[in-house]
Amino acid sequence: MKYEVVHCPSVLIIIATLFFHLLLLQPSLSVGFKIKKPKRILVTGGAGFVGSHLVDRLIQRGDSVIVVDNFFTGRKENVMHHLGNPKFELIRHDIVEPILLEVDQIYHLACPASPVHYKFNPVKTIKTNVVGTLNMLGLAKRVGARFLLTSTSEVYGDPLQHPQAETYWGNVNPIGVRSCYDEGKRTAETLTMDYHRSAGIEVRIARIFNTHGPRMCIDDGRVVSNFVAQALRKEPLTVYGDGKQTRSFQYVSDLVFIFHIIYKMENLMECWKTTLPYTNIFHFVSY
Ligand SMILES: O=c1ccn([C@@H]2O[C@H](COP(=O)(O)OP(=O)(O)O[C@H]3OC[C@@H](O)[C@H](O)[C@H]3O)[C@@H](O)[C@H]2O)c(=O)[nH]1
Repeated sequence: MKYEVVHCPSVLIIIATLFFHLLLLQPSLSVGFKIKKPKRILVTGGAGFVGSHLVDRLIQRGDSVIVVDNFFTGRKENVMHHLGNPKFELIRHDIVEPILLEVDQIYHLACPASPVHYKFNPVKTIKTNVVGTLNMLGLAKRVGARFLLTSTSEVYGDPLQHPQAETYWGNVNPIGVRSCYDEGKRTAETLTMDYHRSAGIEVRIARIFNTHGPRMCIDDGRVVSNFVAQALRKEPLTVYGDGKQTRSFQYVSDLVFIFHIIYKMENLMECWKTTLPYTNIFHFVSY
């Protein structure tokens, strides 16, 4: 049998190549540095107020982002600064219709969140939450992507427990004017957990509380933007009801940071609140 003599430099190259492959397969073996593969991430509702801040963070991290938005409440201007970036794609699409994309991760945010907007077309709101979420879960199943559903504090309805623990099931009126959103998000949570249990999809659920920050529309209708707009116009602040109703407020960048933590967490708890301490609306006015 004939043996070939392997020259020393070739041996080094083979060893280096094997070591490199080992690192790719076992990133935990790498000492002092990590080889991180950039991810392809779908953000539904990524041109919206919260979605666009999430997109900024993902792009900054070096990932590729595909935004799917129907521009009902989202605006192109919110993501304009990423146009031309090869790692960014913007698709005008309504998630009520299925869409086929190759992605590694899905952040599902598409749905109007302000009471003024979600009550504008309540049937469309519930359809977005049910059919839209179903379509996105189907996509997650097909491509094997981890799926984060952005839910809402409104799943607790008119809560009888303060503050609400994640284990509290809520007190929701199924026939009220807010139920298109409350019940829509509750069904979206149900679908998410059923896909997890029956199809093994990795899921995370974030229950978002009242959020404010840059890119919020002046006509958003939520209390923070209303009060800011009224204060700028030197108008009196309109407090609905007796002002004793409580809310937990959070800044949008804090929320996006929490998304990141929830998405990364390895131990699956069913859902997370993204909240801070509560204040009542009268107290809030006095700030
Ligand atoms: O001008 C206003 C607006 C609102 N309010 C009151 O302020 C409180 C907060 O109302 P907002 O319209 O900001 O919205 P909500 O807190 O009810 O829901 C909001 O935050 C939670 C999210 O999950 C929801 O998606 C979002 O719409 C309510 O009690 C409302 O009656 C006023 O007193 N004046």
